[in-house]
Amino acid sequence: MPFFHAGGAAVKRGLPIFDLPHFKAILLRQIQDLDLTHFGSLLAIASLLPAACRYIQRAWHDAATCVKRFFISSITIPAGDPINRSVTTWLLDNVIYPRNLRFHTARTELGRDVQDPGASLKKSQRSVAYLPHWESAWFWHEGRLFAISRSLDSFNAAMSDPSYDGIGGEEIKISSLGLQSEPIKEFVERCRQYAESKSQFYVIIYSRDRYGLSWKPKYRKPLRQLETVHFDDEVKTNLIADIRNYLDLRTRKLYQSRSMPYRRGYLFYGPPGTGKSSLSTAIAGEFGLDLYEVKVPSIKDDGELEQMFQEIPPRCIVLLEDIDAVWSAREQRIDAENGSAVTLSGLLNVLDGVGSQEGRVVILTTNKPERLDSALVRPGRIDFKVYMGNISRASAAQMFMRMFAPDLLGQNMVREHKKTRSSARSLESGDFLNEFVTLEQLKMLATQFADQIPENTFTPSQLQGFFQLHLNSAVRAAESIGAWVRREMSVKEEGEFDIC
Ligand SMILES: Nc1ncnc2c1ncn2[C@@H]1O[C@H](COP(=O)(O)OP(=O)(O)OP(=O)(O)O)[C@@H](O)[C@H]1O
Repeated sequence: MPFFHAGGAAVKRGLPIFDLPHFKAILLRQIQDLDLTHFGSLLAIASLLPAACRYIQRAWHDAATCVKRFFISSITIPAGDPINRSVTTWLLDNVIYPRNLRFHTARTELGRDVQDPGASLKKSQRSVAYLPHWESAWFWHEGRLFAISRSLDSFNAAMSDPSYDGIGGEEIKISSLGLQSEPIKEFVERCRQYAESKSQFYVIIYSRDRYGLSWKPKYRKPLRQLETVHFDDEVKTNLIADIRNYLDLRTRKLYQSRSMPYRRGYLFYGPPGTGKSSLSTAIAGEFGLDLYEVKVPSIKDDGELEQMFQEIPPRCIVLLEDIDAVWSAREQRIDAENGSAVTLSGLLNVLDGVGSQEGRVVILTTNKPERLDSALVRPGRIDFKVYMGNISRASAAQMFMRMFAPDLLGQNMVREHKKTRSSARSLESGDFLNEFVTLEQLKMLATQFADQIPENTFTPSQLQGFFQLHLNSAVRAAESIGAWVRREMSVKEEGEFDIC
């Protein structure tokens, strides 16, 4: 076919010359020579093609259904279930990320975990968050082929929740070749253990999703050691012993054998900023429990409250904060302004309900215990009350040590300094950092610091505010506390927001 010829020779001689009249003549000749009987058979074959395609499609579908029915087992995990999150986390870490995830969902970041520290100083910072996006994945695990598919029907609903991080919010289906679902169950268990080991340094806080329909992991808080919550040491020891004893499986059997409901309630009360919430999180970390936040004012009615409690798993912490803001002794119903019709008896019912007898630790916090209905705090509902008050001198000294103690800031650094310097720098030199202070000096400074603080006058959060200004120097902190105390006392006397 000369008019298509553009081989090496023609290229060498320059561009081939396109001869239009010649081309037309050949085309005409081809049309004249066309055998119409061939054309007819081609048409007939073409008309059969769609039917053939449909047939092949159906055969493929039937074969796939047959394979699924007779050779594949599967387990479906609903959206939002904690185990869904565990499986998805395993899959992302072990299959999808290593294969270099190429598909993402982009969403405007709400300001958490901003990477550019300077950005926090700007007026508006709107970085973009990229969440993993995947629909299905095949992989081998312990010699077996698995497939996990994700239903994206609920994807948009999950994404409209600003706290959703793209993990575990959609239904997933795990399939594997074989007639038994045992290998899949083992795989799920493996994922659960994996996620647990990953989150052992965090407390997972659950709250209701924005529609109030299901519990969702809201955020993970780094573990907070109990030693970092300062209050009466004896009360703290007794409280932890009480919870440990309650969670012991032997205690559960004892309760059951004596027909006692297996539940325990705690009330943390005291002024704002004394560590009630911090203590709840520290307890969750100490005992490896998830924490479920119940915000009563945002619950529609008793039915919804009951539904919520039914969906809370056994062995966890249920935290009802600022419960005094909800009811007083006289009012049985929260004010209509809140749009909630939860009644006190509705709450008492769920606290006594069957679900609550499954080893949950129920914690109520309040700033005004005197406002609480006696039915709410009677023994059996509240078994242990903890007063969290203003900070004592002993706790202030502990807090000082926590802020500057070398083992928290890097004991090695202190040792290095001790090795390389004949003595720690003079305390008077004013400009040194805490790591130059020896442990003995730090203890002296802590005593000097605590002696200047009036007993049980300031809240621990106030003192924490003071430390935030002096994190670099233990000496400066000890020197400045006197002036700070005087200033705070005068503010107390005058009233913080008094305008002259
Ligand atoms: N006893 C304490 N020990 C150590 N830190 C504390 C203590 N109390 C408060 N803080 C610090 O003060 C801040 C506020 O504490 P937290 O929210 O736990 O107090 P709260 O009693 O629950 O307050 P509110 O009643 O207003 O909810 C936290 O950053 C916490 O670290």
